Parts: sequence; structure tokens; C-alpha cells
Amino acid sequence: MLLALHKSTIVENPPKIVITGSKSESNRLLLLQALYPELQILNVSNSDDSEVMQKALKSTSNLIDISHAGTAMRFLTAFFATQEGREITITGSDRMKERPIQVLVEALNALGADISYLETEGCPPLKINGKLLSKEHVSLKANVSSQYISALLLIAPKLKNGLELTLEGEITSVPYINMTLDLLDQIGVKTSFENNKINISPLETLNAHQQPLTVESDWSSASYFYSIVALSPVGTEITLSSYKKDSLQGDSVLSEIYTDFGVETKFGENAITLLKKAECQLKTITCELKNAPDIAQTIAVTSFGLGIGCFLTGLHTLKIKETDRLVALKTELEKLGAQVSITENSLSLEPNQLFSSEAKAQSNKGLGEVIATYHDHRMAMAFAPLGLKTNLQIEDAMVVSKSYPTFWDDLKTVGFKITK
Ligand SMILES: O=C(O)C1=C[C@@H](OP(=O)(O)O)[C@@H](O)[C@H](O)C1
Ligand SMILES: C=C(OP(=O)(O)O)C(=O)O
Repeated sequence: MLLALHKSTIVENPPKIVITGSKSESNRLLLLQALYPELQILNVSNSDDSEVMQKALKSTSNLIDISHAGTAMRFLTAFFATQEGREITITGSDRMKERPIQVLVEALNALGADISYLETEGCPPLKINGKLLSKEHVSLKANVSSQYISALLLIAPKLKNGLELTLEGEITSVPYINMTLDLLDQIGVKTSFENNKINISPLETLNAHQQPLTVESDWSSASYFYSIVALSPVGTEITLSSYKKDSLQGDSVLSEIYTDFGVETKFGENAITLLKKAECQLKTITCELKNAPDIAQTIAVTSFGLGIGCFLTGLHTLKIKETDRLVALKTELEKLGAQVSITENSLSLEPNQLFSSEAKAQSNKGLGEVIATYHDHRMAMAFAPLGLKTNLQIEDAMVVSKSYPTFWDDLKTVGFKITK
């Protein structure tokens, strides 16, 4: 569906926006719940990726299709590898069949699993013959995706002797590994992470006093509201729930990064209020995003809308996500008049005057450019805040349901004018 965003402003005192649970926390806890059925989870994400995960874990079929969900693909591969006697084919979207999984498959097979490729070597679909994994030490490359590491950590407490992982090379997306370890810790699993070694002790059953675990709302989803406030006049405020200061999600670094864009975060009871406190004073913003790759698109588009430059590094994982996000960003920003250059792991955007007061009159003619989304929810959501600066259209707009199904309704609530 093509949606038209007509140049909008944020309403005064918009109602609080309730954002669904983090899909990363949800998918980890859903997997743990499959291993420890007594575990209770509150505020599970309503994202497609978490629904796919729930469905797959309940399914008795021997064909599992996880569509676009990277975490579901990686976590379920590890899970089914340990389900003795089950023979599973796990597949996904066309893009999923291009997303690498070899590092995880090799690690699982080294632990005693029986996993083979059905089409392209190194990618899904996979054939998994569930087995009792016999080994407890394994090494794997840590610079491709942290999801492989989290997948192994999640099944580790159910292995007879637990697991010792040795991480090779530079470790990427570390906060996601720490999130996995923290959640394991919260269900009573003993873990340690020192230098490049992670140890997980076995845990047969949960303690009888285990409390239900509550998923915090999704910080990556909050990034689009940070962008909206950054692109709004000084004094604009939006409140989001349910968030806390000590988040497990690495993307909570947004509250620091966006101070450079003039946005202050006020932490209240279970909520954050984003306030545009001052005009952004920077000419160019520089950010290292190895630990928070999912907010790169948001930051690039905020910078573009503010007319400032940005230099984003640590982006080597962007090429293997829902699309090649570096190429997609360059293509779509350039459609709007930006000058962008990319390397294998960085993006650089030149400052611009496109939305300055003189240019403003020009930016409102017709329905505006059509932004392509490449089956990537974050392309749609990252570009949407530009609706505060110009008319624009978003192609295949329902792609947002991968992580944030009510995104467009929430945008309307804060004042966006959106039509089909
Ligand atoms: O473990 C997770 O929940 C995730 C880890 C990150 O992937 P990489 O480790 O592949 O960068 C992130 O981009 C993804 O959206 C979710
Ligand atoms: C990369 C993402 O998800 P996944 O890898 O789980 O498909 C994302 O949500 O930005």
C-alpha cells in the first residue's frame, strides 16, 4: 500500500503513545519459555517477528516459515537443533534466503547438531535433524551477527554441561549479547562474559519463585519519535511508554545521541517524554553505531531533515539486514536531493539547505517523492518523520508490521496527515 504523508506539524500536548514490547526481548523470552514452560512473560511484542516466533514454537508441522524475522531464524535454528527426534525444514522470505547463517550452523554442528543447507550453501532454508548436543565448547566468528551468539546462549542452559563460547575477532552488536545474558540471569542461569569467553551453566528447571518477566517497550521503535521531535519546533513534546532508564536494549543510547539534535529525554514513571529543547547547533554529527545498528537509518534521516551532515560508522552489519540498508539509504536520500557516500561500513551525508526557509515553498508541491522501502520496516519508519518537512509518499507502507504494526496510527495521533 502506498501512503501519502502531507506536510504536517505535531499537535500540542499529543496523547501518550504506548509502544509495543521490544521484539528482541520478546523473541528471547519466547524461546526461553519453550525451554522452561513455567516462565510467564508480560507485554510481549505484537510485531510480526514475535508472532512468527510464537507460531513456530507452537507448530507441530515439520515445515517452519519465519518470513523476514532474522532473530526467529537464528534462535529457532538453535532450538530445533536440540529437539531430539524432530526433523524440521526451516525457511523464510526470499531475502531471508540470502541472509547468512553459516557461522551459527557450523557452531551448532561442531556441538553435535545435524543441520544441512537445502538451497544455497551458508543460507536458509535449512534441514534440521534434532539431536542431543554432546559437546560443550565451541568457537565462532563474532563480527558478522550477534544473533548467532544469542541463539547459542539461549539453548545453552538446557545442554547437559552448559556451554563455553569463544568469540573470535571483533564482537559486533554487544548490547544484544548482554541483553541475552541479562535475561538468562533473570531466570536463574549463571553466566559470565569475560574478554572473549562466555560461560553458561546448565539449569534444568526454573525456581518455584520465578517472577513473571515484563518486556520493556521497543527502543528502536522510539527512535522514530526522537526523529519527529528533533524535526519539530523548539517546545514540542511527545511522551512514550513503557520505558525505563536502565534498559536492556542498546538502542536506548538514543537518549544520549539525540541531545546533539536538541532533544532532551525526561524519564518518568514507566515513560519517557521527549522535548525539543533547543535548535541543533551541529554542522555534522558523528556516531559510531556498531552497538546500535538499527538506529542508523533514523539518525541519517534526522540529519538530512535538519540540513546537517552526518558521518556514521560501525555499519558493517547493515548490508545483511532486511535489505542492504546502506545502498537503500543512499538511493532514497539522493531521490530527495541529498549527497551521500557509503563504504562497506560507513555512511556520510553532506549538509544541505533543502528545507531552509527559502526552499520551503518548493517542498510542498504535489504529493512528493515516492520512497521505496525494500521490504524493510525501518526504511518506511525512518523516512516518515520527513513528513514534517515536505510532502512524501511511502511505498509498501505496511512493511512496518515487522516490528511496529500500529506505527501509522500512532503517527496520526501525534498530528501526521496521512492518506492512502
Ligand atoms: O539479537 C537481536 O535481537 C538483534 C540483533 C541485531 O542484529 P545483529 O547482531 O545481526 O547486528 C539487530 O540488528 C537486530 O534487529 C536484533
Ligand atoms: C535487523 C533487524 O531485524 P532481524 O535481523 O531480526 O530481521 C531489525 O529489526 O532492524
